[in-house]
Amino acid sequence: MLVIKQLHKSYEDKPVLKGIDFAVAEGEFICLIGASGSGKTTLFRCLALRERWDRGQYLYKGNDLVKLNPLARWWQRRDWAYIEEKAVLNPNKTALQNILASRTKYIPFWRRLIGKPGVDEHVFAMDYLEKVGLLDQAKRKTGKLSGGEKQRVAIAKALVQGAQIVFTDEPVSGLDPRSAESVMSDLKHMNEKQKVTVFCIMHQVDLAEKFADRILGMADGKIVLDVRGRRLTGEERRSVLGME
Ligand SMILES: Nc1ncnc2c1ncn2[C@@H]1O[C@H](COP(=O)(O)OP(=O)(O)OP(=O)(O)O)[C@@H](O)[C@H]1O
Repeated sequence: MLVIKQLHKSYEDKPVLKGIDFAVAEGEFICLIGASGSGKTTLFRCLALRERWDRGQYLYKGNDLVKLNPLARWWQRRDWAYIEEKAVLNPNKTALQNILASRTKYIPFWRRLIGKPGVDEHVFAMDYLEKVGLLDQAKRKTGKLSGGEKQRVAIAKALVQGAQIVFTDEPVSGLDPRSAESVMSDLKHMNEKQKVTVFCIMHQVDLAEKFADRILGMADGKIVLDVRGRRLTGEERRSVLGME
């Protein structure tokens, strides 16, 4: 579904991505691990078309996305969701309102004009809040939710948006083990039930091993590890994280 060939990216003449190659099948759950500064976020931002590519080929469903004009790129990005480490939500709106806000492309113009989304949209959004176990928090302002709950609202948002690919940058950073498991389970559920392709930057190798179909390891701007369906060896952990 997605093929990356020789992706290069520099910031102020400093090479950060140094020739990245890999292919992804639809519906894969991929965790990207690597030491701080190895280029993980930059790679994600390039894959989500939030950064300009210096060089490379980006084939998605037969098109080279690097060659698209800005309008076509924007159109493409509408089908993808990018969840940042601190999920971007409106803290003064409830979880439900945040989710409805991401449904604008599906809500008729006149309903948007009068600010009333319609009963079906309401039920639909509540359905997704239930899927991530947050039905009881639907009417709370997201500014008052915990870090894990915010992540789960962001996941529900990605789902109702109809995202086909979700990029999530350290979704469990700073969470206690139980909340981290809930967030990862929600991502896995979305991946398995809705066939959404998930890319996830992780620092916790154990969680990556538990939830991902595939683990990519980055070191110094390159993919140095590509492992499927098994735990990493001590040597592999050391090669990307430089410890143990
Ligand atoms: N906008 C930018 N301008 C200049 N340099 C940048 C920019 N963004 C990232 N870098 C540099 O690129 C390198 C890779 O950064 P990146 O954030 O991709 O690493 P990372 O692996 O995600 O790190 P971490 O795990 O600490 O988040 C770092 O040296 C960083 O300083």
